[in-house]
Amino acid sequence: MLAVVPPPVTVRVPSKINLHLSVGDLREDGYHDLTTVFHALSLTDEVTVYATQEPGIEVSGEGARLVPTDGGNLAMRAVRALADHVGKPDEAERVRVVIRKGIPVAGGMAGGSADAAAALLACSTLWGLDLHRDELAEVAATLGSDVPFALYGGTALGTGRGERLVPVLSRHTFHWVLAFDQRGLSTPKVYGELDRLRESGDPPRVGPPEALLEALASGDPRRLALLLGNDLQAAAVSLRPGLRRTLRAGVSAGALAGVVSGSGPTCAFLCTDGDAALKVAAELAGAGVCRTVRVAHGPVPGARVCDE
Ligand SMILES: C[C@](O)(CO)[C@H](O)COP(=O)(O)OP(=O)(O)OC[C@H]1O[C@@H](n2ccc(N)nc2=O)[C@H](O)[C@@H]1O
Ligand SMILES: Nc1ncnc2c1ncn2[C@@H]1O[C@H](COP(=O)(O)OP(=O)(O)OP(=O)(O)O)[C@@H](O)[C@H]1O
Repeated sequence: MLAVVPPPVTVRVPSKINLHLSVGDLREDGYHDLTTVFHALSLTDEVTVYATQEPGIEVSGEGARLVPTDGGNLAMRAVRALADHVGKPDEAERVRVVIRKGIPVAGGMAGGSADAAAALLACSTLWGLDLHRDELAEVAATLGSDVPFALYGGTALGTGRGERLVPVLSRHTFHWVLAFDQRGLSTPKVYGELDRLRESGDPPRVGPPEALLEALASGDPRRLALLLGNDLQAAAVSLRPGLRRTLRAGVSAGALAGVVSGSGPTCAFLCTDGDAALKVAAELAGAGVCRTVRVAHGPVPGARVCDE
């Protein structure tokens, strides 16, 4: 008798920016305690998983040649982690993963984490496991600090190393312009640079997130713009001084404010509305301060199975 092969499953997954990122001291385990406000954006990756006798991974799209296509790929690690979690490690050897990237690689927008979250949901569906998102999030946290948020999306307050999440209700849509840099930045190096800067001086700290959470609830982008803040920005700018120019250029082009996204080097610019974002994007693209410009809005939902 022929075995029934389940149909492939495609999941769309958002990128993130950190509207607020407060970094505490270095912990003994090499991580930093964070208080952060994650915000999921409409710039997405798509991950398809196939049940197959020819396992492997294919990557196309934005920055594809920078993404590992071996067992080190975060999406492939997620497939293995889920198979182990449900006690069927051999299942991971019968999956082909195809990733279409829209999220810049090593851009501070959690692209690899997004692919890992997508792979978890896709395999849970492919294997008919029907696991609750909270259970997937437990597996996600073992793969990286940003992975659980990519499952839930929306806007959320993150604590711990970023994996403990509480949703932040936000009924308003905000409009963003994203400036991708020529090359990525390594997340551990940016955290290391912040530790170095703190040893020798006193880089600015963003403090608690309450005022920003109130601005989010108000839905007023002008209020929100005044409160965007990221403790890693000084470190990213120290490693990539050209980001200062990019941040200035976005505001000169008409954005309300700009902030380095996570560990950078992508810069996110908040705009008054969608039309303003298109204008800012066009002007910024002509300013010669970055590789590529995109517009996006947020918040958007987390990883979702796409209907064919
Ligand atoms: C910069 C952010 O994107 C902000 O959301 C995240 O903190 C990074 O999350 P991520 O890429 O999922 O990071 P992980 O894969 O968990 O960790 C990579 C490295 O980043 C540093 N790291 C990460 C998270 C954290 N709270 N403290 C850290 O110091 C550590 O050196 C760690 O070894
Ligand atoms: N599926 C994947 N997509 C992108 N990068 C991946 C993937 N799997 C592994 N990587 C590796 O992870 C590194 C970090 O890539 P990623 O795009 O996740 O960075 P990031 O967006 O800066 O992460 P974060 O914002 O979570 O700190 C890359 O240099 C790449 O070698």
